[in-house]
Amino acid sequence: MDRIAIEGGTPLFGDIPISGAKNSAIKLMAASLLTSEPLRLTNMPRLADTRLLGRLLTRLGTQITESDGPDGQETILHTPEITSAFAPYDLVRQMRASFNVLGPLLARTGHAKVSLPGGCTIGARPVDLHLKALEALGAHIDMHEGYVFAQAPRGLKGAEIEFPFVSVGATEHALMAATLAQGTTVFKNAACEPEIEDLALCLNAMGAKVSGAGTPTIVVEGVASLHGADWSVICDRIEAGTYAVAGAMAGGEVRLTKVRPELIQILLDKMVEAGCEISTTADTVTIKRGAGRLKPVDVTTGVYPGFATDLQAQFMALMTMADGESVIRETIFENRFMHVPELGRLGTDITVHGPEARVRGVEELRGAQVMATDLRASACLVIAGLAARGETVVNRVYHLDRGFENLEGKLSACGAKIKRLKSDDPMPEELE
Ligand SMILES: CC(=O)N[C@H]1[C@@H](OP(=O)(O)OP(=O)(O)OC[C@H]2O[C@@H](n3ccc(=O)[nH]c3=O)[C@H](O)[C@@H]2O)O[C@H](CO)[C@@H](O)[C@@H]1O
Ligand SMILES: C=C(OP(=O)(O)O)C(=O)O
Repeated sequence: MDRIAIEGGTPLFGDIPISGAKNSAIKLMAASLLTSEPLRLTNMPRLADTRLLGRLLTRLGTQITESDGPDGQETILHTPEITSAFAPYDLVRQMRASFNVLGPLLARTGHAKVSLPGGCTIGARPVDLHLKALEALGAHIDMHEGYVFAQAPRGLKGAEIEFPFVSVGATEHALMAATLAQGTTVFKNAACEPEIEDLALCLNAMGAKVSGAGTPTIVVEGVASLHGADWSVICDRIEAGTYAVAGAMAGGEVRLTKVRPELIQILLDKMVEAGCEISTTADTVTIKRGAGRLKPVDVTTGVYPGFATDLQAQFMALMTMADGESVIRETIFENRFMHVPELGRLGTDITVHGPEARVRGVEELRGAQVMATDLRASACLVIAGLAARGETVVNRVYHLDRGFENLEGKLSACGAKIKRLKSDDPMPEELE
């Protein structure tokens, strides 16, 4: 398995272009199943997750063409016919969002058999809200041996659906299905994440009638069919936030480009509170650490526009260098502190009690061997490694490859001493 080796202590100077959002791209790819015409997605990140979902879609009948066009990386997804409505375990288990093919398959063909999903093991992550929403839309659902069998032979029907709590995946999933339902669907307590608005706008470009996405109430007037469209994937706010923190930890001056600063406003506010110097334009964010040690800042994760759980590990890494104690509360996933023992190997001082981590800042991090446990935890270890004295080797980086496009390239371009070690490379004595 590949590893990433980092010789820490080098400040970062330069521009980091932000890619299209993984968490939008994969839902948009699933949405392409709703039409027999081509969906052309630009600003597409090339990631392990997009490749894996591509394999699943190909199996369902989608023809996929990838190229570097005038608008950057693009992917055209074309499913003239669904040739199979079966999403097998081996293609769904590795990635949560692949489960979201269920709704589009059902809406287009009236039946589907989809394995229960995998994804980062950051909590139990059931799919009950997804299934209840599809049932409310008229689907008949059975579960056997890890598979969901769904049927709606006479099509889906609009309904009023109030989610008992906010779920990004369930909102997106039911939204896609509702576009082809007969009649009107009203979602209440829907998730408001920017990726949901991106999905809704793309669906509208495909002929759907969705209003209110980005607010807790979404209304969908079902249409008989959708058509092809061109859509540019929204920027990856989690990648942007990760590099913002990396710049602050390593020191120097980093400018994020192709970004929408308002999507990470809460993070930027917290970083300013900690003493970072941040300036923004419409599509850039510039980060400098500021003089002296950082101040401790408390953070509680929440649904959008709250502090993103996907940035919790990275912000914790930043707080390990603060001058004092900060409290980080995780409210979305019950097992999202797996990076804590790994950060401990770098000399940090963190204790966890249930959903709360107390981070007592230290003067210096020391390089060590660490293990990536999930996607964002891996990113937090890399950025901590950039700030640590000596060498850090992050093992099991396949998690990182799920969600960060060209991470080593983007950081090296700013002067970081970082390189990927292939599984059979020897451990480095020292990075040149
Ligand atoms: C691919 C993708 O976009 N992943 C993101 C998505 O995950 P995902 O869509 O899985 O996250 P959800 O918003 O659905 O999960 C929120 C909470 O609801 C629970 N839950 C969810 C669905 C359900 O049917 N039943 C249930 O109990 C989950 O276990 C979790 O505790 O949103 C999360 C919260 O912003 C992000 O951290 C993930 O990066
Ligand atoms: C948790 C994440 O992904 P997934 O939902 O696919 O596991 C993530 O993107 O941080």
